[in-house]
Amino acid sequence: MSKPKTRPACPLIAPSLLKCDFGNLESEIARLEDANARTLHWDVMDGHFVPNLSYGAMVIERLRERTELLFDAHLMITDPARWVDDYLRAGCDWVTIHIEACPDPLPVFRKIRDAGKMAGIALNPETPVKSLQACVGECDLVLVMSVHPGFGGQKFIASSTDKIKEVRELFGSDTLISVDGGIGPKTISQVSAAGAEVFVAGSSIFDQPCYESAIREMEELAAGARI
Ligand SMILES: O=C(CO)[C@@H](O)[C@H](O)COP(=O)(O)O
Ligand SMILES: [Fe+2]
Repeated sequence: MSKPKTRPACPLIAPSLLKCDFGNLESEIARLEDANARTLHWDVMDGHFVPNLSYGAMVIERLRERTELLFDAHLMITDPARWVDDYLRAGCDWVTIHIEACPDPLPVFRKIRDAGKMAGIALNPETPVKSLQACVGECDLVLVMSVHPGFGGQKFIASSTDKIKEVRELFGSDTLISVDGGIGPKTISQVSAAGAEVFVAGSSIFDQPCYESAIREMEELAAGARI
């Protein structure tokens, strides 16, 4: 396998575009740039793996032309091995697939890493950490879902904090841990203290009038709670 890309500076807040104004994607991205966001989290949903539809590679590709921000693609789709090339071609920097959708993810990781991008594996709240055993050392990021995937604006599932600790123990310090769902000022400190470094946040940014202060507040809380 080729070497994965360098890690970003952490803590990193990753705004989830699922919660932005889809009618004004370009201006939402410009607002996030002005708010000092460094990454965009793209929630790709196929209406099959999850009971919701969002956008796909064609939309992401067109927005790739409009910003230099890091693209973090979260593929909530069935059979990601079939589609991963599209997301690499679209210019995604991190491509995360779900273990529930891809029981043998190693060939997919290889493809992502060979393209010079970061490979991620996500797990749903009910999926045990031990199901990721074969991924240790083979991927760059583990995304712990702290809500059931499919929708923004859900309540953080408290048991996710212990799950993050378990992921950290299994993967060691080289693998980035991202947490996704219900993250905001009330929950970010505990997941940061548990070992998470990337914090996906939808409602807690897009429901606020000032994206910059929402991002800054969470960054400061996460940094203050770091292990
Ligand atoms: O992947 C998902 C949902 O499936 C997330 O990325 C959510 O979109 C995060 O939204 P909030 O819970 O922060 O509102
Ligand atoms: Fe997500």
